[in-house]
Order: sequence, then structure tokens, then C-alpha cells
Amino acid sequence: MSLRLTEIFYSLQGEARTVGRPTVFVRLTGCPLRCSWCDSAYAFQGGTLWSEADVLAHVASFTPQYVTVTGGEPLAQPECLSLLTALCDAGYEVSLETSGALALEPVDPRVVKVMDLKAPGSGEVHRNRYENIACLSANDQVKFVISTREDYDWAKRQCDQYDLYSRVSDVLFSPTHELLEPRTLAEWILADRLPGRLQLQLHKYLWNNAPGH
Ligand SMILES: C[S@@+](CC[C@H](N)C(=O)[O-])C[C@H]1O[C@@H](n2cnc3c(N)ncnc32)[C@H](O)[C@@H]1O
Ligand SMILES: Nc1nc2[nH]cc(C(=O)O)c2c(=O)[nH]1
Ligand code: SF4
Ligand SMILES: [Mg+2]
Repeated sequence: MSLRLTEIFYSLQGEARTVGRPTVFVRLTGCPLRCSWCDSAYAFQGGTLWSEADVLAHVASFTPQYVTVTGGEPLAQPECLSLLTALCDAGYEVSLETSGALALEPVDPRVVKVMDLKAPGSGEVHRNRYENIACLSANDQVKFVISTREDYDWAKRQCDQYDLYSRVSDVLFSPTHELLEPRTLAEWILADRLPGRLQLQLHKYLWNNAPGH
């Protein structure tokens, strides 16, 4: 059994609830979506095959507490499920970045899911698998990447319709990098008294999205 990986690197978590924490990133290759603003298109193709044991050994070489599995779309490789369980068994805190277009039911319940609901500006809103929302619990997170006011209004409606603030620990609003001014989104959130969390991609401010960060 093998996994196709684009990279494994050690950095600071740039997104979501654990922003700023050191983590090992395992980036799986390939994605069935094509979000218009995707910052990880280099992970769509290529990559190298790794055994699960080699991935575990490489992760362990950084002696982390925390591991983030991302992509590409990690769940597009069925072997990802076994990797997630093995990382939990090894004692790491594990989070999964996922588009939510693939089934979340089989994901190990110890994994913190960061599910990104795709807003219209991504061009992939039709790929959202809304059944996944029922798989999210109080330790999980939902993210909206917001490019326009239309995206923002759409995200607010999803929060209400699916009662997201009570279902998950954090509802994250992330401005599309260099497309929407962070302050604009901050002001919309405050004006509407939303209980969500603004998240900026810390690694882009620190390292300008350079590879390996
Ligand atoms: C590259 S994706 C990989 C995981 C999965 N395919 C997904 O979409 O969640 C990781 C995270 O980066 C976010 N992201 C990608 N490009 C972005 C951009 N230009 N601005 C803000 N967030 C972005 C995605 O929305 C997602 O939450
Ligand atoms: N530092 C850093 N934090 C991140 N959080 C989520 C990332 C991702 O690409 O999924 C990411 C990333 O690529 N780098
Ligand atoms: S689902 Fe994730 S990896 Fe795939 S195109 Fe969208 S942001 Fe990029
Ligand atoms: Mg990234």
C-alpha cells in the first residue's frame, strides 16, 4: 500500500484554530477539484510514492506533537484513511484539511477535521458534499474562503441553514489571499455580529507562500 506525496515539511500551522503551532505537514498529491484561487496547484500532479511506514518514519524524525495532513485533496487517495489512523495511534495530534467533497464518514474520529465549504467564487460550489456536515463534531472546524461579498453572504446562509456555530468548535472566515482585503472581511464580520473567526494565512505573511512553509 502506498501514498503519493508532494512534500513533507515542518513549519508553523498557518491556518485554522491551531494557527502558529509547529506542525509537520504531509501533503498528498492530486485533487479532483480546481478552485479558481488554489494556492497549492503544484500538488495536482507529480509527487512520489511512499510506503505508510516511510511516511511515519519521516514524520517521526521531526519529533512533532502535531501533524497536519493536506494536499491536494488528501481523501482522494483511499490510503489516506489508514495513514490518519496510524498517525493517531503514534500519539500525534492530527488534523485533516479537506475540501469536504469526499466522504468524511470513514475518517478516524480522533482526527480534527478542517472542512472547507467551497463558496461560489471558487467555481466549485457544486462539489460540496453537504452530508459531510453530519460527520462534524464539537472538535472539528468549518472554513469558508471568501473572495467577494456574494461569497460572504452565501457563507452566512450556510452557517444558519446547517447551524454550524453550534455544531463545530470554530467557523473560520478566510479572505482569499490577495483577492479580498482582510480588513473588509473583518468589518463585515463585526457589522453582522458573527460568532465566527477571521483567519489569515500566517505562512503567507511570514514566508510569502514559499515551498516548504
Ligand atoms: C490547498 S487546500 C488543501 C486541502 C483541501 N483540498 C481543501 O481545499 O481544504 C488547504 C487550504 O488552503 C486554502 N486555500 C487555498 N488557496 C487559498 C487562497 N488563495 N486563499 C486562501 N485560502 C486558500 C483552502 O481553502 C484550504 O482550506
Ligand atoms: N504553514 C502552512 N500552514 C498551512 N495550513 C494549511 C496549509 C495547507 O496547504 O493545507 C498550510 C501550508 O501550506 N503551510
Ligand atoms: S480542493 Fe483544495 S487542493 Fe483542491 S483545488 Fe480546491 S483548494 Fe486546491
Ligand atoms: Mg497551503
